[in-house]
Amino acid sequence: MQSCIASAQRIVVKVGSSLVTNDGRGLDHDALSRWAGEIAAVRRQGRQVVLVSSGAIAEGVARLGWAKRPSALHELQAAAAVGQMGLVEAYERCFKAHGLKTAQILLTHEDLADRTRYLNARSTLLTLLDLGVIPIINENDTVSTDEIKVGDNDTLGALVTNLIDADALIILTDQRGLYRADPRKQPDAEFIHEYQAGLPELEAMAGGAGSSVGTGGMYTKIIAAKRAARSGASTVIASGREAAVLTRLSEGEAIGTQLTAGTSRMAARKQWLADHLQVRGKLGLDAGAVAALQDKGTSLLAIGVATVSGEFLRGEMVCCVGPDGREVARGLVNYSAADARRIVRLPSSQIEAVLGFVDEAELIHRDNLVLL
Ligand SMILES: Nc1ncnc2c1ncn2[C@@H]1O[C@H](COP(=O)(O)OP(=O)(O)O)[C@@H](O)[C@H]1O
Ligand SMILES: N[C@@H](CCC(=O)OP(=O)(O)O)C(=O)O
Repeated sequence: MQSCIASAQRIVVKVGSSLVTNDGRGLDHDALSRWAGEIAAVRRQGRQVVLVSSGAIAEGVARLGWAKRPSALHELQAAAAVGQMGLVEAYERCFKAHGLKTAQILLTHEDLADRTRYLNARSTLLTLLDLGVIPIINENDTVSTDEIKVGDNDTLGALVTNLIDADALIILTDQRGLYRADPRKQPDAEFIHEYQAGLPELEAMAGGAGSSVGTGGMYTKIIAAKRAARSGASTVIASGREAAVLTRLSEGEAIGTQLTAGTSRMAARKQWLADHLQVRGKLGLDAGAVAALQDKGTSLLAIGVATVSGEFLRGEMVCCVGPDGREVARGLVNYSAADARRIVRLPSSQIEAVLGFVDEAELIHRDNLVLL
């Protein structure tokens, strides 16, 4: 079996607290610099990598000199604020050694649930990737209360995978991968090399909570793989302590457990767009725009749109009809109905002069567009 990472162009790598902080003893600088070096090599191949790193709370606890992880929310949040400083400072230094810039992104559940903020987070991340920057993501623990928390970074990694349409999610942890039972309790448990993501029996294999340092355990990794598969991404769970783990995976070596997505990325995205969103408005396209969408697979530009009907906000779903009134596509629109009405028929270069700002050059980006 060849690892799915071999052909992945856009990869999300998630590293857990126990790895990042050496089981709570403080940041493992050697490990961080090893992963940074491997990620830099993957980048040099023209591939894009986003890092989701846990460890803020564990590192904060270590920096504050506390004997154990507190249970009070305000103390956890204080520890996260202290520890996050150490995390990003260490990552910046490690990536700088390979000539790479880093960016800190702290997300909350709301950033991914709200359509407008979802699109903003998406375009910021894609812009950073285009600029060759390595985004370092964590949950914004200091403002995330229990009710609005993503809760664990396995889930956050999967949400980011969905958000940026990544091809694959790599979850690095302190075990070789998934066993049929928790190897801490059953040392002879059978190792799983490959399985289809989302199958219910996987959930039974993963025990409950993880280590005293991390939060998720194997269960959240299994659920993360199921979620990642919804946008067509496969997940690999592997040990971050395995020598050259990222390099070897990117060369196709089958290490760890691969949880393979059943559907392709494009099919999954189309299904998601088709299933989940209500159509809020309609764009009337000219014949040239219809041809560009259908024949060349381009994004929809304002210049090819003649009419706008309905009331919609940025990030909502609109349908696109041709001059004969037939629906040709659906997609998430980058401008509200009011703004769209002011920029239709105009070249993208004039959007700023008319609106005073530019959200995106396209009215609908091709990644957010489904042809019918
Ligand atoms: N079926 C299983 N296979 C492997 N590990 C399991 C399984 N069930 C539970 N675990 C536990 O999950 C732990 C990893 O989760 P966690 O401590 O949250 O790591 P991380 O900080 O990397 O997210 C392992 O150390 C292991 O004890
Ligand atoms: N945002 C938290 C991460 C919590 C978490 O999910 O940890 P883990 O299960 O080790 O990946 C932190 O940085 O401490």
